[in-house]
Amino acid sequence: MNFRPERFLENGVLTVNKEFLPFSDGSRRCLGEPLAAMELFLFMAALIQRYKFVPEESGKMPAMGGRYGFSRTPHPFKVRALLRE
Ligand code: HEM
Repeated sequence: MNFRPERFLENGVLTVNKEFLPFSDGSRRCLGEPLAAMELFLFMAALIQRYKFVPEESGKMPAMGGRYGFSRTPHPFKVRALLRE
């Protein structure tokens, strides 16, 4: 399984399949989902508005695979955050 965020897009439209349950489901589903989604959106949007993220070395992209633990995480990698003009 690889990091492929475009998997959630179908003809440019956000399409999340029902097997994707980061906040669980049913009576014990996460109560904080709307708050978490809003915070993540604001946090990511603020970062992307202010910085351009580029690989440590030009053209050297991080590995797209990951490793399993409590959750699936990317292999460690370095990134440069360049302040946008
Ligand atoms: C990205 C952020 C978050 C993720 C991925 C997440 C995920 C989850 C998951 C998977 C569960 C179900 C646990 C289980 O099955 O026992 C859960 C439960 C819960 N979450 Fe979150 N959560 C997040 C953020 C938050 C936030 C910000 C709050 C509150 C401000 C919150 C409050 C709760 C509560 C109260 C429960 C227990 C619900 C119950 O058992 O009735 N979560 N969360």
